[in-house]
Amino acid sequence: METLPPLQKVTVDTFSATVTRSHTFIHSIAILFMLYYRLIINLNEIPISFLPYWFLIFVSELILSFLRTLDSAHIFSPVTRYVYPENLPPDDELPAIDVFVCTADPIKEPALGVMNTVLSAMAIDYPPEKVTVYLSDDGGSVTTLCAVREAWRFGEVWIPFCREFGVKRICPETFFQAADDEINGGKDYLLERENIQKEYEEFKERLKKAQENGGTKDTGVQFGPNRDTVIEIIGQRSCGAKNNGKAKLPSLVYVSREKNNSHPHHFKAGALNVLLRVSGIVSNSPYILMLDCDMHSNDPSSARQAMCFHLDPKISPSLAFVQFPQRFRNISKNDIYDSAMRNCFVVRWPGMDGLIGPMLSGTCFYMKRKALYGTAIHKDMDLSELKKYFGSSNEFLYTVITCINDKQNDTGIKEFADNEIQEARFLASCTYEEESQWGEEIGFLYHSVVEDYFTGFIMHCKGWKSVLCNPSRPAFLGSSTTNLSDTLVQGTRWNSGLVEVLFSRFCPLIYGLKSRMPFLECMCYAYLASQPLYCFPVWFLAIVPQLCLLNGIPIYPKVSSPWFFVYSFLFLSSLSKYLWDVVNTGGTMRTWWNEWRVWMIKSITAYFYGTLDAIMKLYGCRKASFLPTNKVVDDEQLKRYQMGIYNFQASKRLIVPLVTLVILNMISFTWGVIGKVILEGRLSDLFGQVFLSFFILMVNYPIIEGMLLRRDKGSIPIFVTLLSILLSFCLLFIGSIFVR
Ligand SMILES: O=c1ccn([C@@H]2O[C@H](COP(=O)(O)OP(=O)(O)O[C@H]3O[C@H](CO)[C@@H](O)[C@H](O)[C@H]3O)[C@@H](O)[C@H]2O)c(=O)[nH]1
Ligand SMILES: [Mn+2]
Repeated sequence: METLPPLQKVTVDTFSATVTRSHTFIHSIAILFMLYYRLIINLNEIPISFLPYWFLIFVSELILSFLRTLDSAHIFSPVTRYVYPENLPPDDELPAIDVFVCTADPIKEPALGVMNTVLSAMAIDYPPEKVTVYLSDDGGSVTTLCAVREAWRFGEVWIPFCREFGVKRICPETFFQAADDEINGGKDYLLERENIQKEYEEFKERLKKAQENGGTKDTGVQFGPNRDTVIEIIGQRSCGAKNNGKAKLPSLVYVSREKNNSHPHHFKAGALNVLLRVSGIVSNSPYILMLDCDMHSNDPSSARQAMCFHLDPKISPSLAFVQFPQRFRNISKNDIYDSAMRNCFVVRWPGMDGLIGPMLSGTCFYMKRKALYGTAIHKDMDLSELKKYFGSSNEFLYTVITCINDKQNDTGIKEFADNEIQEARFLASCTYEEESQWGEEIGFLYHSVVEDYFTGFIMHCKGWKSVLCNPSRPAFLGSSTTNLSDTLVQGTRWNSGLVEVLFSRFCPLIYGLKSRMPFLECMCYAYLASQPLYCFPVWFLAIVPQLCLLNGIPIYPKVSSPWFFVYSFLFLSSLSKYLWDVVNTGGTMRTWWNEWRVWMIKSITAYFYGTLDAIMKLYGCRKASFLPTNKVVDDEQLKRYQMGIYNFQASKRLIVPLVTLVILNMISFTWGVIGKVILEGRLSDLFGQVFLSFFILMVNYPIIEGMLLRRDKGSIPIFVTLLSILLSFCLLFIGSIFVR
């Protein structure tokens, strides 16, 4: 039998795997010793009055050990993958792709950025008749509708230009801003480039005008908080044959679903499900590329790279999605807020790729449509059975049947008749999902605000797999948060969603194991869901040992005791393994140090408030919400981020806890050294606590600086400092009562 040339290859990084496994083994033994010390030896030594403190310390150590153990599962067998797009079948045999772009808020997500994403998606290197781009506008904004029409007009020149000259930076804004074009084009090219740049400037001008006028008058549609569906086929490839029909354009469809205050709309997951249905009857492509509005395509070949996995018969039957790591265009060298989420995309995802695959990450993935249609569906179900799952539109049900029978839809979008638009509007209405399984079993799931994490988790539970495609040239580039406030607000939402999953019947360790998900993969999912729990040990360890130090109560073993060695080993082992992970994946000492700080800051704020929010939702005191992350850049704040200077302009509820804890540690460290170590000579039994305070202060030095040494707009305001001093004295007072 003739063997086909390979489409993809995978290699295991045995060295990293061996290091992680050996480290986990040794570290776990040390953890057992530590728990033995705390539970057996220490508990017998301490006076009864000290029990509450002992308990908090014990809980902290338990949670830290638990999370540390779960975390190690990520890199038990990291892999690297290679793709060979040159071995793909010819263009006319490639499957069609629908691209989903979501936007929700015309103010926080400026139209120019969104349109750049749309244009970059339209310019991917793929047969244009096989690509349909859908823009979901949850903001229901006339400006966005006008903007997308303008984008189509500009696309008519931009896309042929990209095709003709093999442009790689297919997002116009980045193309025109870049210092070099990556193209050796000669005179023709330069001339054309100049023309296109002019057109781009005009396009921007028209967007600006549309924004000022709140859209133009000729849109013919009404928008408002309670509004009807608006669906418009902005352009079809047939009419995009400018340039003597040389370069055709993908189709472009605008969808703003019906919204009504009396119906939940389920945020992004709801928007994506509407797109799934509408695209079902419009193009019904078997694969879907999902993009957030701020995540543009940066490499035209991403679709072909993804197809190397989806079309490889060895892995494709069980492959649900190909995830590309999220990379960002606005990350500074120092990245003080860890905006790149390096640990996730650079360390953990490649690690999970060696298990059954990385988690779904909301954007930058090529998904098999069938995987979103659930596993309860099978080929010989009749229409009435399908209706229970997919709702009552027969027309849509036929497309589901086509999809689950693997019949490809290569004809793409046809001329659209009025009644079909009517049907699409029905599919996008608020009530369509009633009495169906949308959001429960079908499509993107509504159970949690982190719809990506949860949907991917359930897919993996059902036996689907995923792969990470991690080419050296970033396939997509997004914008990440570049100030403390946005980072923490976003983090609070994520962590609230994660805790929602943790405290539900879908708790990854239980539900995953019940579904026979491989244990290591389960551990990874459980780690992320439990990550917000870091707030407990970090809060406790930033307060309790310090209060005890001030009152002369030892918490850690004496320096001369052999148990002291266990604690020092655990501390150094955690620090150095993390350093190894960072350096091994291209980071520096500084990255490593920053990430410790970000971890502490997030534990005290985002993880804490996220957990609180989820608990309140659990008891019905709070409704789910999804505030889109701000994508408007504040120049001054951006400048500080780029210079590596923290910007503490954020709400008091985020900053005050941080400053309070730092002040408490300053007091305990100073008094510990002077009062306890120097005057009372108790270095040996209090060393652990003095050192802990010292470590916390070192890591959080920028907060001290922001409080004492800086007087710019981004520094910590005086009243925040005063309030924090007051609060830390309250803590001291409470501490002294309990200890007596
Ligand atoms: O009601 C909504 C809210 C948001 N969005 C869109 O969802 C996307 C992501 O929202 P964003 O505010 O940028 O959230 P982030 O926290 O930055 O997004 C991360 O986290 C989300 C889960 O919380 C994932 O869905 C995203 O893919 C992931 O990038 C954006 O395109 C929004 O326009 C909607 O379409 N409808
Ligand atoms: Mn985002």
